[in-house]
Amino acid sequence: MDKTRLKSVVRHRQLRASRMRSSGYVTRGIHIWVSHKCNMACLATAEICDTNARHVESGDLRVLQPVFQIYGQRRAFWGPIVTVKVFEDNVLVREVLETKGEGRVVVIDGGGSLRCALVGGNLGQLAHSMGWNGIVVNGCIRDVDEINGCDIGVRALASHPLKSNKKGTGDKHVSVYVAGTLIRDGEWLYADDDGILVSKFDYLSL
Ligand SMILES: O=C([O-])CC(=O)C(=O)O
Ligand SMILES: [Mg+2]
Repeated sequence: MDKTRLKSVVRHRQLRASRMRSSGYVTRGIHIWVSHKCNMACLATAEICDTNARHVESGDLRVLQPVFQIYGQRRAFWGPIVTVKVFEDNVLVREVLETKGEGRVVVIDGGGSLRCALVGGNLGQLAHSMGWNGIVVNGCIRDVDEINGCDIGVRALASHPLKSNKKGTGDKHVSVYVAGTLIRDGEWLYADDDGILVSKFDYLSL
């Protein structure tokens, strides 16, 4: 099947899936469906792992250690990664979220600090309004009720009521090491109720 035909078949399946809100469609061997729970197309990280076992073996597809809590309206999300590396300071996080998200996911390596929050309700709303799909924090968030009302996916180690420093130290677009996994800016992240994957490859777009 040529690429244009394949695209039209997938588009047709997407439309049918959103009409039926049940059966979904298959792209590159991965089943995508529209879920009432996350109110958007969902993916199965387990299926991505099964279908791409060779990438798991080679290290191109990596599974983050299961250390994250689930927040936000979207239980499943994916997109290209933008990395931010900070420590108990969220100025650079805001700077990134003020830019157009275009369906990307921010990975914030906060060094695993459990001493203050790097993201709260305001940044959650900002992320949604700028078109980010999700935020993964190796650190804490706050304003949990507000974040749970935002139509984005959020993963963090825990919640903490204290705000962070506002000095502006840290780095953007650097490789980070989070939950036992190397994560590079520009790689792809896939998250659902089972866990979080990072890959060199985009498995879901055509
Ligand atoms: O201001 C902060 O540091 C985090 C916060 O509470 C918010 O984003 O609402
Ligand atoms: Mg707040």
